[in-house]
Amino acid sequence: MPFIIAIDGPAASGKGTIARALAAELGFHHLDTGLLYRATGAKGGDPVAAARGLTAADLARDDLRSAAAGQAASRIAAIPEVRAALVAFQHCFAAQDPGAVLDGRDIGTVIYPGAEVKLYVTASDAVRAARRAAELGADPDQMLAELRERDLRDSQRDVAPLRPAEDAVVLDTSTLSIEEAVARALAEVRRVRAG
Ligand SMILES: Nc1ncnc2c1ncn2[C@@H]1O[C@H](COP(=O)(O)OP(=O)(O)OP(=O)(O)O)[C@@H](O)[C@H]1O
Ligand SMILES: Nc1ccn([C@@H]2O[C@H](COP(=O)(O)O)[C@@H](O)[C@H]2O)c(=O)n1
Repeated sequence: MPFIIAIDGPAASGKGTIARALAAELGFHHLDTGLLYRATGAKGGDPVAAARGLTAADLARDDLRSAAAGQAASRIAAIPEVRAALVAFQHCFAAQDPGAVLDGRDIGTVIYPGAEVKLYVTASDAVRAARRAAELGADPDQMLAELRERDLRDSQRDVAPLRPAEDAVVLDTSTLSIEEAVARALAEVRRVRAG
């Protein structure tokens, strides 16, 4: 059975950075599930049909990391049929040996409630906005408003809202460097694997 690491958290908290590093260190597969929602939102038209017909080319678009793509993703992510259409892809991906790291909003609560390791990565709003502004070359105040709007929508939707799983380990990266955050996540994985 593949070993599943579920990482959830709000926008720009650093979950993708940690997920990639864990996968590289452990030799696991990594899926940024936000990309599925970003690609679906970016296709336009009927979002349910877009989610059902998602292709590798859709996921390879070079405009998916923008703030606009994040907002579009967050809107279509509230549609139950869109979420349902993306479940099988996530389950198939995670079925690969020796294990997989999936990061998103509902991995530990809905997609893999039985994941061996569950992390909820967070950071203060101001820190997240500053990091995202540096990444995109954007205005921090604008990023702060964008992240807050998206987090509110993600956490208040009826289906698979953003929230920590009851058994998730919360990792606040506000005052941690990338190396420190990855080291804490890796320590949790090693603790679980050691039994
Ligand atoms: N601990 C950290 N210290 C400093 N910068 C960080 C840290 N963690 C992540 N970053 C930087 O913050 C930005 C956002 O990180 P990342 O993309 O991992 O967040 P995310 O939670 O996956 O975001 P999203 O949900 O929008 O995909 C990136 O530029 C990343 O390099
Ligand atoms: N498991 C997930 C992952 C993402 N979303 C939605 O997609 C938006 C973009 O995600 P990023 O991780 O790339 O920022 C996000 O704001 C969510 O609305 C989701 O619902 N479930």
